[in-house]
Amino acid sequence: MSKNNWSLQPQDIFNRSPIVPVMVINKIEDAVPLAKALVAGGISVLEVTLRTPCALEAITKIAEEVPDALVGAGTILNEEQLQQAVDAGAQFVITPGATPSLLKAAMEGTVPLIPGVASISEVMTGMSLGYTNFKFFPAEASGGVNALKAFSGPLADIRFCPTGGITPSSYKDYLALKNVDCIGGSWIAPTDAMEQGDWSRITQLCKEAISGI
Ligand SMILES: O=C(O)C(=O)C[C@H](O)[C@H](O)COP(=O)(O)O
Repeated sequence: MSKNNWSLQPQDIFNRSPIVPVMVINKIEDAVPLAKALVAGGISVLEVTLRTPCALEAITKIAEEVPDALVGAGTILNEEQLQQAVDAGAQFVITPGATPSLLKAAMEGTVPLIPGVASISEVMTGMSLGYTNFKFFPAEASGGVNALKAFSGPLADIRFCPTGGITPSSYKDYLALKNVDCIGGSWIAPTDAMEQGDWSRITQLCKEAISGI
């Protein structure tokens, strides 16, 4: 396995929280209260998607003000965004898919990348560069639980964080798989709760989800 100089290893991220909230932050004022609500509910690995103008600033604020959280950047599509996320203080980076140049750039950097994959060939490309931990995206649309079961035969040592289309009624089926340590989902940080500033509802959703595992 190739050596990396990452500040933490993806497996430590995978082991730290069985549920990774996929966060879409529209208002910068929401970033810290949302992160605190998730941590209070027992979820401390956070993926902030770079889908909104304030996402990078949200990562910086969470990294500075919520030390109990491990905050990463999602929706990274190219090397420029990778650099922006790292500069903003992202402690890890997640992508929906991968290009060889992005995989190489991240492998040479200091912040761990969890590449998105939807097929065995994509996993093999990542493996050839030293990657062992992947986001399976979009999980439901790409074959869901059955696909991951099939992956575990030829890809015995590879770990997955399925994300995309996972719901409160399906997450446990994914977590029961032997090649899955954690799952990603947006349901745990719903936009309407955020808009209402209903942080206690978000904390409650986390507690219910964790206690159901
Ligand atoms: O933005 C990204 O980088 C993504 O990969 C997309 C998110 O992971 C999915 O949107 C998950 O969202 P749900 O299916 O609502 O749980």
